[in-house]
This record gives sequence, C-alpha cells and structure tokens, in this order.
Amino acid sequence: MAALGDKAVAFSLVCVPECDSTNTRLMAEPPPDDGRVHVLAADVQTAGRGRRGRVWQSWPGASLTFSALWRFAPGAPVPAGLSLVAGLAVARALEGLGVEGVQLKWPNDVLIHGCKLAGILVELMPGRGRTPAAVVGIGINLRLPADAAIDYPTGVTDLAACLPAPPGAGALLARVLAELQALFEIYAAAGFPALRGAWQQRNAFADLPVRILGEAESLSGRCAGVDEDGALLLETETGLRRVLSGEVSLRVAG
Ligand SMILES: O=C(O)CCCC[C@@H]1SC[C@@H]2NC(=O)N[C@@H]21
Repeated sequence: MAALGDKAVAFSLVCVPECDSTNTRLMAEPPPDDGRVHVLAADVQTAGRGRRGRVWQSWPGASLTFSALWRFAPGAPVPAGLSLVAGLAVARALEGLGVEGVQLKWPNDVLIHGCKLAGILVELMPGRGRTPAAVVGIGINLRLPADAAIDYPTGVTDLAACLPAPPGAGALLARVLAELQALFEIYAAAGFPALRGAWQQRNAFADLPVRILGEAESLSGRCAGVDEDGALLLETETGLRRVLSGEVSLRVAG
C-alpha cells in the first residue's frame, strides 16, 4: 500500500470533461487502495465546492480543477498542517513557472498581489475500516471569463494575467503533482515544522492587523504567523491566540 511519504509514489490520473465536484466524486466513490495516489481532474465542475460552503465556479478552460486522494499509514494521526502544505505545493509550482509575488493566505488560498489565484479544499475521510485518507482538492484559475462575477473579498486573478504564455492545464497539473509529492515526502518524514518556514516566507498577512471571523466569535490582532501544527497565531490585546483552521475567514483589519 502506498501512503503519505512513500518514496516512489505512482499516480493514477483520470480526466473527465465534466463532473459535479472532483472532491465529491473521490469522497463518494473512493478508488481502490492499490498503492497509487488517485487523481481526478475535470474540465468543468457543475457543483464545485469551496471552503465554508462557498461555490467554486467553473467555465470551460477557465481553471485547472482536480482532487488527489492521499492515503495515510494505518493508525497515523490526523495530519496537522496538511492543507497548508498543499497551498505551499501550489505556490512552488507557480514560482517554478516564473510567477512572481505568490503569497499564501491562511489557511490555504494562493494570492497574487492580494487577489485569489487558487483555492484548496482538503477533506479528511475517516478510516471506518479503511485506510484513513484525505482528498486534496485544488482549483487554479487559468483564464477567467471577462465577465466572471466571483465573490472574494479582495478580488480574483488568473494565470493569464501573471504570465505572457501560461501553460495548459495538463502541464500545470504535472507541476503541482510533482510539488505535492516532494512536499508530502518531507511532511511525512518530519511533519509540518519542516515546512513551516517556507510557508511563513509567503504569508500574505505577516505582521499585519487582521480580523478572524468565526461562526461564534470574531478576533482582532496582529498576524504572528503559524505554529508547528499550522494553526494561525494572533497577537491580541489579551495575549497570543491560536486559531485552528476551522470555519473561519481571515481579513485585513480596517
Ligand atoms: O477557495 C476555496 O474555498 C477552495 C476551493 C477549492 C476548489 C477545488 S476545485 C477541485 C476540487 N473540487 C471541488 O469541488 N473543490 C475543489
């Protein structure tokens, strides 16, 4: 069985013209545990999902949308910081293409000049007799329609705005998978602490005054980075607070 951190990870890649959501499909119909990381990519999603119940909108050719099912070693603890590692992998893939100014917005949006270029939705699949696993769903804007109306606090951008000759979806997918594999290897061996510095170098809100909007409460403070579990650290008037990546939204205060 292949698990997070195995040295030689083989991928199985299925590309479909359309599905509801690549995350939903892999969660509902998990592929066999045959030693490979199963990747499902769709040209268009009819019910693409984002964090906090948001919709990930889809148009033909507008974005790379895919999900990868990663299985963990039996009995492994819930991996802390996994979604931050996925964001870092996307950032590194983009940087490898020459995209400048890639930043990460905790927990896992990828920004260019404050505008959202990519989003990540990690969903854990409990073991229930099977090997525990996570579905890592990634959407990267390639070329958004000019009239796309997407609700994001600071706006959205696409790769066509960042590069004179952006790659196609297939080439970008290969780069992101290679980065995911490389980072997951480090992560499995040494955990999130080994990647924390790389994440913090790209922290879009480092040292800025921010507001965290949760379901029950909102918190204001200075963004003091992330801890060794990937939790956000917030310096508030009453001391250092640790925010777990639950149903919260992060904004620049003001
Ligand atoms: O920005 C977010 O809140 C996360 C967006 C995640 C979108 C990707 S697209 C591929 C995968 N399938 C989904 O339904 N969602 C993720």
